[in-house]
Amino acid sequence: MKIIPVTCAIVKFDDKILAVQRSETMKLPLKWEFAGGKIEEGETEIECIKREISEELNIHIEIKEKLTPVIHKYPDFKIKLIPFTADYVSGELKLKEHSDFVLANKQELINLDWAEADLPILKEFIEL
Ligand SMILES: Nc1nc2c([nH]c(=O)n2[C@H]2C[C@H](O)[C@@H](COP(=O)(O)OP(=O)(O)OP(=O)(O)O)O2)c(=O)[nH]1
Repeated sequence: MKIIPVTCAIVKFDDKILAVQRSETMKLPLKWEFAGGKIEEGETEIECIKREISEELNIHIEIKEKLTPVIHKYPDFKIKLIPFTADYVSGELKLKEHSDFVLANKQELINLDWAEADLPILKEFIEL
């Protein structure tokens, strides 16, 4: 099965972390994730995550650190999820695709119903 490369960002606003909820009409409906998306042809990982965050959330971020990528197989597709930590820089947060968001501390993040591929990333981040 083809592996789809996807970037995502753990974006920090002051001392809170942004998580977003997929809409009912997206794949993995209503699951929580870190905003991001598929890498396009000719794009670097960093270009991808900055573009996705701008398109999905209308904000600009500064990338801090790359965490460990996760390869995860869902029943009908397989992704390589490439996580970055980042700081919020500017712009008014507006959800363009997602149905909801939270700004949460680490404990609150653990209680969300995450997309499965995110679980190892969440664990690594919590332990940082
Ligand atoms: N952006 C993002 N995607 C994630 C995460 N965890 C996870 O399993 N995914 C999956 C969901 C999607 O199937 C894929 C990313 O695709 P995407 O965000 O560009 O968009 P999508 O599913 O709306 O696109 P499409 O397949 O419907 O065209 O990776 C995550 O933390 N962030």
